[in-house]
Amino acid sequence: MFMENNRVRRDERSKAAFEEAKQVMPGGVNSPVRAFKSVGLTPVYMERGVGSRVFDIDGNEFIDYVASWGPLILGHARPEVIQAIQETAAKGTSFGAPTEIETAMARLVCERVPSVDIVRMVNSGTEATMSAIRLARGVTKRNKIVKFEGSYHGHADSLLIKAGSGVATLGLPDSPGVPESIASNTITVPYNDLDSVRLAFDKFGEEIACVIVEPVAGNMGVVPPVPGFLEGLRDLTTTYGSLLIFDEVMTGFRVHYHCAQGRFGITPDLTCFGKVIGGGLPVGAYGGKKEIMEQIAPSGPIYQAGTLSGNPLAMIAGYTTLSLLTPEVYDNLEAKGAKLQAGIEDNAKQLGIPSTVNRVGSMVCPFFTDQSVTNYDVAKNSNLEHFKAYFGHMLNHGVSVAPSQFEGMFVSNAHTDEDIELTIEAHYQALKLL
Ligand SMILES: Cc1ncc(COP(=O)(O)O)c(C=O)c1O
Ligand SMILES: N[C@H](C=O)CCC(=O)O
Repeated sequence: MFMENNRVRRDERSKAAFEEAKQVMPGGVNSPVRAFKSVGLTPVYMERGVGSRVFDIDGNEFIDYVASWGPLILGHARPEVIQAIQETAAKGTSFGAPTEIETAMARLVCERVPSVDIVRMVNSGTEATMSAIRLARGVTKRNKIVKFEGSYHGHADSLLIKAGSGVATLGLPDSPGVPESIASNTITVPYNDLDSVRLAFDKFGEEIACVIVEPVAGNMGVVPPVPGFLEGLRDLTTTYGSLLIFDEVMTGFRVHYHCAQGRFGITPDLTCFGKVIGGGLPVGAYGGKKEIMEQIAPSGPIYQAGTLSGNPLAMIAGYTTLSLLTPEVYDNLEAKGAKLQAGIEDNAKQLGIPSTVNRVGSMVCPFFTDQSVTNYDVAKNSNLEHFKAYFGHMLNHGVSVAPSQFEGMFVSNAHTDEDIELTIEAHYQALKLL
């Protein structure tokens, strides 16, 4: 049990649940960051969520900014989404045969994202990026890829090099199990550093199949692209006949009605999606120019398949979510994100705590440093001990943020002005305790 400023957070049941889980799952979890290892606490076991709030098994209530790591842009258990899932489930959960909802979903994605002529649904962001890389290698007949330090594109072998998110959180070196022969084809360069990308192309240009980039880096905290960076990537890849892949698993339909590429006005060759397009169910997708995408089986020779791909429940959850995401929703997300950013910047200033708050739309990330955070090196040199303490204090003040400095806060359309104000107050109290 914790008590801060007369607030009490119980954690007995979460502790017991975690002990039991550790007996049957590696580290007690099915994905590493949620084990709370780097913040030295017991994970909070959730029971239910509604709108902006989540409730744990000990009876605590939190304003939630994890949003299932981004997908829940409309908040938890949005009634229209739940109803659509229930109605679809009643007719059967999976057929392994085409259904009309897959086409409706694909059409919606193609309409909203002009660079996407056709799209293939998969089951996770990892599958999307892995498949897009295979496609890029297949069409260019080249093996090398360029990725950025501290970026995370899922856990496919060739992308687990100098990765962000949980790999950064746990301070792991490149993962054992990735053969050197695969790792040697991945070139990593600092995010926002066009000169390093240029050098890579000078040296290996004719061998580079693609550059894969998070158009807003969201797995080293939140790091926006500096002006000219994405444009430079577009120019370099075009010059050298490589493909530009935007990994919009996090930013897709999160930072703009037309995704990050719409926000920044850059047209990639391929785009990867996940998170929001699943409406809280497991989905990924990759899409792009027709002539490239048609190289995928069965229209082309590059193989990729999935037993549950295009699953009707996931499709209807995604379709309903995207249908509810009007331009006005993005205006609201922008305003709420800005309000949160201004409030927490002000808190840090008042309390004299070094802080830089990065934000793109509804992705917000406070770093404990007064340096401008433009890449992973700066992010990882922020005060991680402060983050650790701040994280626990936020929980004890009723606010759930991701248990890592290398993840952002996701504002949802369900967050009210009052939620944001309560969050700013909790942040003030948390900073005061540092
Ligand atoms: C930018 C980005 N790409 C890819 C992935 C992998 O997605 P998934 O966890 O659904 O496999 C993630 C998140 O995990 C991500 O944030
Ligand atoms: N940062 C990751 C995805 O965006 C977090 C998801 C996970 O690792 O469980």
